[in-house]
Amino acid sequence: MPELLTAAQMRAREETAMKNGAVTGAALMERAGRGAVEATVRTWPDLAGGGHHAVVLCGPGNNGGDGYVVARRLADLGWTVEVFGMGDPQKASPDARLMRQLWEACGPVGQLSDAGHGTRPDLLVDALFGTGLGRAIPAETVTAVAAVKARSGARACRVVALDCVSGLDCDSGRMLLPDGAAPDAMAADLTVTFHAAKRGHYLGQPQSRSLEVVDIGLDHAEDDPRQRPAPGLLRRIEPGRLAPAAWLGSVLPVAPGAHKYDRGHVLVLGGGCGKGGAGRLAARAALRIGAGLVTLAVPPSALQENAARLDAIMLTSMKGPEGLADILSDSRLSCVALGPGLGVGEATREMVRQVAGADRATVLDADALSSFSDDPDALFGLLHARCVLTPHEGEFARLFPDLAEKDRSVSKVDAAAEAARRSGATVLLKGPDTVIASPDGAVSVNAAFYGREAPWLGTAGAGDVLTGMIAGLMGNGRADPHLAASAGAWLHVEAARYVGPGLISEDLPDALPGLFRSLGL
Ligand SMILES: NC(=O)C1=CN([C@@H]2O[C@H](COP(=O)(O)OP(=O)(O)OC[C@H]3O[C@@H](n4cnc5c(N)ncnc54)[C@H](OP(=O)(O)O)[C@@H]3O)[C@@H](O)[C@H]2O)[C@H](O)CC1
Ligand SMILES: [K+]
Repeated sequence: MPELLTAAQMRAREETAMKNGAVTGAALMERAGRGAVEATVRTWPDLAGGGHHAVVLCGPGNNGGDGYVVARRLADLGWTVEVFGMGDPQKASPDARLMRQLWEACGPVGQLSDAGHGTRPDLLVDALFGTGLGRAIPAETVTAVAAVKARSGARACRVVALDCVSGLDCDSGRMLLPDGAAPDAMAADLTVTFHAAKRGHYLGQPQSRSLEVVDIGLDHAEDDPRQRPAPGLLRRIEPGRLAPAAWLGSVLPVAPGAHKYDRGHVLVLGGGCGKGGAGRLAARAALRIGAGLVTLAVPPSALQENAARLDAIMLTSMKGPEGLADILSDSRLSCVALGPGLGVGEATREMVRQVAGADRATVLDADALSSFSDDPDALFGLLHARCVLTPHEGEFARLFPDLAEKDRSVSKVDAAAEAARRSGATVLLKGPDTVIASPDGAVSVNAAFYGREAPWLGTAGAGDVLTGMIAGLMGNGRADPHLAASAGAWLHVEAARYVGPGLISEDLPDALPGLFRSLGL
């Protein structure tokens, strides 16, 4: 399911189910533990059956309760299981106390400080902290995990984290570690989370190689990527239950029988002599993703070099801001993309003023954003609901210095949401976890995690291509900016994964036809 929950939203789901008598906390815990064992064996089939060795580290709360369930179930399968706990059992919840007692019928609970003795196990289970983490985890927990991994023996100690890697702030994705701990001190091979993934699983740096969501019998909210996400719920951008073609078919401008003008006419403003590559990349991406027509407007001095490089993309001379007004008077233009390669300064600010004032679908990137570093409010005063900003963290910090990553006291999702509210535009804040936020509170994330990594996107021009893809998706002027930006971000990563290592930005637009075929379009 593509909904990503906060810790509070998860607790509310559990409490609602328990309050209306649908299930008890103990039953939820038992289902969680059972699901975790099943997911572990699915991930590592060689651990099926008995005769294996596990160490389970249990925390003071209900995450620890899950751990006791896992320990008992592994012992029932014939595993050798060692359990080490922390905290005063009398302070634990009744459910966690019950599960600890059921485990104690199978074996003892040792002190965390003793976890380093013995041979290295096949499996280390991190049941220390889950969604209830309130502050940096104690150093003793980091030490215990390291001690188990450091045990002597030839076995590869695989690590499974219950609900989340301990230390993960499930709302922001930040790791709350004690001073001096390595950022990956608690990293796992597999995280098994319950009912739904949490926001923190898809923000920041992924803390485990893979993530499995196991069902514990709670109701799921329906989510349709063809509709805007419900306010307050963070959507993970993916086809979900829909076939990719059903989802993308609703957002791509290419409809059966559509005339090229129905598919939109995108105008891309390009840079001057020798600075035309960014604009051409954006223009090609807009045409490839489905715009009916694309025109590249460049200064007279750059006409020749662009003409030599363009065929289906039309070219027009733009004599500075004055010339732009004349071009914008063409009502057939349905979307304008500007920023890449334009240069930072007053000329670019004037072009942004003219484009935004024309009240069309608009995508602003790079220099169109950085040109307002001295006066972000001057930019915000120009924007409207059909504008999409596509900053990377550096450009974002120039427009929203109080929300910059280095000083961010809120999550990346909340920072983007505040930026969208403040600017009145949809904000796509780039990164391996690209967050899209709209002024009405809709928020989505496209995370290239857990097997969707696309490190090759760290190449010159990849952002220009994304700008063009989003402009092409908004090309017909009717598209919802949030849904267009979401689909653009998702396709951008998929195109990069389709091309793979050796990718340069020129490959991305031309990968789209093959990618669309592979998606059944
Ligand atoms: N609710 C249910 O029925 C189910 C929950 N599941 C599992 O439960 C956890 C959430 O459990 P919860 O008890 O809310 O929280 P945690 O187990 O994550 O830990 C909270 C306890 O740990 C203490 N704590 C918090 N931070 C620290 C810290 N940095 N150092 C030491 N101790 C800490 C906290 O005590 P306080 O001091 O903060 O009062 C709590 O005692 C969820 O993740 C699931 O794994 C089941 O899966 C489903 C049913
Ligand atoms: K955990």
